[in-house]
Amino acid sequence: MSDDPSINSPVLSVDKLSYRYPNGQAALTDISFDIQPGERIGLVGPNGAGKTTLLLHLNGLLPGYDLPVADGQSAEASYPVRVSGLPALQKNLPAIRQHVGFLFQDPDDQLFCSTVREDVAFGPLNLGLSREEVLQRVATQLAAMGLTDVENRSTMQLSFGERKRVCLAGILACQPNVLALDEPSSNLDPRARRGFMRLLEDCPAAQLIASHDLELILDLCTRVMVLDRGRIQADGEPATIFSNQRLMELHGLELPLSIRYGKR
Ligand SMILES: Nc1ncnc2c1ncn2[C@@H]1O[C@H](COP(=O)(O)OP(=O)(O)OP(=O)(O)O)[C@@H](O)[C@H]1O
Repeated sequence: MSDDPSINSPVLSVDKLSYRYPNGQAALTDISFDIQPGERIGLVGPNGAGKTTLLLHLNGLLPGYDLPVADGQSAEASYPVRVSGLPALQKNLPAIRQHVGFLFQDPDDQLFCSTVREDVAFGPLNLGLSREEVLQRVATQLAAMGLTDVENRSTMQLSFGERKRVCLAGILACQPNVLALDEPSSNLDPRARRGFMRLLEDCPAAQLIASHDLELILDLCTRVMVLDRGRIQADGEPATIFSNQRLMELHGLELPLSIRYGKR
């Protein structure tokens, strides 16, 4: 650990976050955790556990908390989600979204421009960067994702895995320091999945990865949180948590095959 407090301060912190959807459905209860710079954390849990809901809060996609503001405290001081110290209040969202890149589970929720190139350029253009800087970032990401050959194609003419890479290219072109990834490996074939894992491994941003792919979490993450019924039920080292059969069964999770067959 460094003695410089700014180096050790979290890039993202969540403090006692609770959330209920407008129809009254409780989705998150009293969630607290920090993410340190460059840390890669898995988020696992059964269907309906609250994973997507939690990720959506990280860049302010779900405004409105049901936390009471204590007497004498401002909403700002009591805000439960902070990115680099900045509360994720409406007025701060443009700045927050520069810091946090969000990868949706379904690329079609994310892509909307006519060509691959335009989609990758959309985020950097909105950051107000110079044209040269935007062109350079777009070219770098297209090359890194192996998308240069399809840059002028419509995203609708691409495969699912290619569309997912376009989404990641657009996010990384904004150079966020946190990535919120919702099921990054779902619907990818084994080769595309491996390629996607390598891209995440090479990315220096802190990452919160919600996934049912426990092998991916084992390979990529140094920490995992188990979410169930909207609460964090366990938080620790992935191999230790995933070897705990009782805990896993209790929260509707199966032991990863590599652990079951002693390959780790
Ligand atoms: N738009 C919505 N309106 C009302 N309730 C919702 C909405 N979206 C999700 N929920 C509810 O909130 C809870 C958490 O859902 P969420 O999608 O965050 O779970 P999840 O862990 O991501 O699930 P999955 O693994 O199936 O993707 C569930 O009870 C779900 O039914």
